[in-house]
Amino acid sequence: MLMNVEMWGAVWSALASLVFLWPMLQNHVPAGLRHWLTAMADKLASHLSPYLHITISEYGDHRFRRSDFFLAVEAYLSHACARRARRLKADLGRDARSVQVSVDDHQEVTDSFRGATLWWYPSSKSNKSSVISFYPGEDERRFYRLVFHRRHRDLVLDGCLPHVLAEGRAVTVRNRQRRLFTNNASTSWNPYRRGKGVWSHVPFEHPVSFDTLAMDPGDKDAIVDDLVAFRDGKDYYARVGKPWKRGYLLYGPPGTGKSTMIAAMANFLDYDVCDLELTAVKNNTELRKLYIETTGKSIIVIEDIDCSIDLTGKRKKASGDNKASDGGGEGSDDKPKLPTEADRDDGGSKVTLSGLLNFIDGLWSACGGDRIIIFTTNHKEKQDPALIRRGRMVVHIEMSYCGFEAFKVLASNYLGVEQHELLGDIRRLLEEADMSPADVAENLMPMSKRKKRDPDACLAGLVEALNMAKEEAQANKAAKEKEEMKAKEQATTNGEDEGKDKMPSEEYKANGDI
Ligand SMILES: Nc1ncnc2c1ncn2[C@@H]1O[C@H](COP(=O)(O)OP(=O)(O)OP(=O)(O)O)[C@@H](O)[C@H]1O
Ligand SMILES: [Mg+2]
Repeated sequence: MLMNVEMWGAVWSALASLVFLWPMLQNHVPAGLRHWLTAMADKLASHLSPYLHITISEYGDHRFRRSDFFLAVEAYLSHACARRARRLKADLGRDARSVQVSVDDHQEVTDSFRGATLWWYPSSKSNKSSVISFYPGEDERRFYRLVFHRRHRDLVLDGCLPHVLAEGRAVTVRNRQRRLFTNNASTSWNPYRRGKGVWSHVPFEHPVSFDTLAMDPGDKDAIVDDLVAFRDGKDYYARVGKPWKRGYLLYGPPGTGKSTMIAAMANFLDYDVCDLELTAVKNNTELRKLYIETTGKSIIVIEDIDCSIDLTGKRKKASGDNKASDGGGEGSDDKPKLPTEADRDDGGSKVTLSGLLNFIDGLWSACGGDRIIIFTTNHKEKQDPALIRRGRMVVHIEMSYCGFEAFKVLASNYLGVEQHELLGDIRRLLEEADMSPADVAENLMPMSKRKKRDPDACLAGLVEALNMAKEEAQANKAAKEKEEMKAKEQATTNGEDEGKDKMPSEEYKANGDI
């Protein structure tokens, strides 16, 4: 017995010396041996220690998107345990009105679950790999470590962890501040960087609602009904075997409220908005990563899809080549074309049409929760039919020039006017002249202090502007008709001249008949 005590005493003293000297020794120990010693020490500690560890990493094993469980733990700790920690982080919470605290890194937090005591350690590990990283700044991996006594193993695995997940998700929903995301340029991508992914965000604070959106009430109701059916349709989508997502195409002239409609949809559904800048996406793989990184309850927006297509170098080249071969020029009516799969190989740095189609409804598009995808364009007719076909962009919404019903919403929003003697004139003029809701709104919101919110002056100003727009439209129409007439006459004269000049034999030659 005495022998035993003496032996254990010697072991403990050796271990204590090793622990004390280890920081000094490890610089002189070769890396291989060091790793082996560390592994052995861990093994020994796990045999001797009655405590178990569970690690919850930010990027899990797959490292493609942030782990939902990690995010749930983060939210759970900020809610349940933050006040007990000694070092906290603070940020603005929902709608930037309240302050939210969370546990700072390397802070031990004590927690309890059904009588069992647990310890949480938020931590990060720097990646000291000697290999040069593909991602600049790929230096930190965040994780939470949960420590508990081994007798609570079943309680923690079967009770505590599911509880943390459910609580964390509930806290996330409660504290959720809606965000407007935009994708980072691909060069600065680093999914491992702390708190930063492929998207950056700011709080989403657009004040518009469907009440203040000017459009025909019937169309508005139809859109709202559609959105409600989508939002509440989780079971339906599961039953019919379709991913829970929906595509909208908003098209119409500038200033007719396409972007405003997106904001109204986001506010109505309480969803985040991910404004995807297609020109900053390097290739199809990055596009897929962007999709994977979006969370459920998001509206993914690609604005002015025709313009983003023109902006990329290769697309310009591709369409330029087409134009050259077609004999088209700058103003030619050629549809802007996304590069085909074949084009992708020369440099491999652009999004292709098939990549975009996969983004919308490929296999990956079924990952995550409910998502709405919206494209906007000023020229629906120029879009690739595959991109906007009905099954893909299910709802096509035309945002058109301001009609009288839409005007009434604007008059009520901007001036508080429901009745006015000029409304009759305005109704007639809106039928005769094309004016976007943006222009109408501008006339109803004079910036000069003198005229401020004087409904009579504003409405008179609008009548004047509409009259001018009408005259301008008439003048343009007359000029266009004149031009067309002239072109027709010219064509007839040329035809007659050609007929006169050509000898019958020449005509046969030209037709290749001889
Ligand atoms: N239907 C509308 N209801 C209320 N306000 C509108 C509407 N349409 C336009 N506006 C006003 O005009 C401004 C410009 O509208 P918006 O940016 O939504 O137009 P757009 O169709 O997206 O234009 P673009 O094609 O140039 O992107 C908005 O800030 C909003 O104040
Ligand atoms: Mg817009």
